[in-house]
Amino acid sequence: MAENDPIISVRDIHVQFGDHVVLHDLDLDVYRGEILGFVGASGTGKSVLLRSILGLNPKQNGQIVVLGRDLDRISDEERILVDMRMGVLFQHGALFSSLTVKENIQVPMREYLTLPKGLMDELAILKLELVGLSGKAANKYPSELSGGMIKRAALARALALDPDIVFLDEPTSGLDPIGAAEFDELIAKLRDTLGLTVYMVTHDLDSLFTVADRIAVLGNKKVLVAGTITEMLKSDEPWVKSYFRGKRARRIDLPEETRIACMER
Ligand SMILES: Nc1ncnc2c1ncn2[C@@H]1O[C@H](COP(=O)(O)OP(=O)(O)OP(=O)(O)O)[C@@H](O)[C@H]1O
Repeated sequence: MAENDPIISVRDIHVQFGDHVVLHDLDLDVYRGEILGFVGASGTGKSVLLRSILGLNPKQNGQIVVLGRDLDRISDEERILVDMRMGVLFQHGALFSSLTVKENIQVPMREYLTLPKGLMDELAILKLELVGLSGKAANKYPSELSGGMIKRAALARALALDPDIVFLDEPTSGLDPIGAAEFDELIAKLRDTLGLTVYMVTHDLDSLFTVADRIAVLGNKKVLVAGTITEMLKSDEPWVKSYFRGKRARRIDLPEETRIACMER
């Protein structure tokens, strides 16, 4: 795979439930090392697309290529190898409440690898440190953690197998603005240090303005526009316009070049 080939390439995807068509003829590319923010009105199918890429819900048509592999044309063994290179932080953290933080982080390790317990314990602590939690959190249960800590622990679990791509579904929802900004910073830092590709479904305008390299907007069952925040601000798509140039967006402290692009409109 060449350096600038997409790490995820989705073509002509069609997904429907009964006669309810959710995605139709949808195309999307995600490039290695980028943070892609994925937005769209509620119920437009952001989670359905995410789940389709992860192979968690069936599609009726289309092609999904991840890390150069067409997911419909690989063996079960190859599929496992691709799955191991994708980490996921589901909406609401989705930690197992009956397991400690350490055990949660070790779930993917147990599922895919056979490692001695001592090594798994060391790895779990390393992952916790990576996301800014101390080893003290390892033996706590999710109910003993704050919302921000739960998100970080869930991120540590998503990173358990050193993936190339992490999918984050609404990672900052439920966090206060400071917690959300810190989480955004962490995501950007991990992308820079680990060379991760980040696919982030979000409604959080601050995240989109501060950490997303590119943004894709879902509407009318497909990707309406994809581009930088500056391109979003120049878009004349009605939903994009009201989302990125509406009242809420105007409260955000924009970087200089983005503000200039905005003023040019
Ligand atoms: N398994 C399913 N069976 C039937 N319908 C489904 C299923 N999964 C999703 N849908 C429908 O698909 C549509 C898109 O749902 P989805 O959860 O992807 O929206 P979303 O864009 O992620 O919304 P939100 O921003 O509110 O999380 C909704 O109408 C939902 O009811």
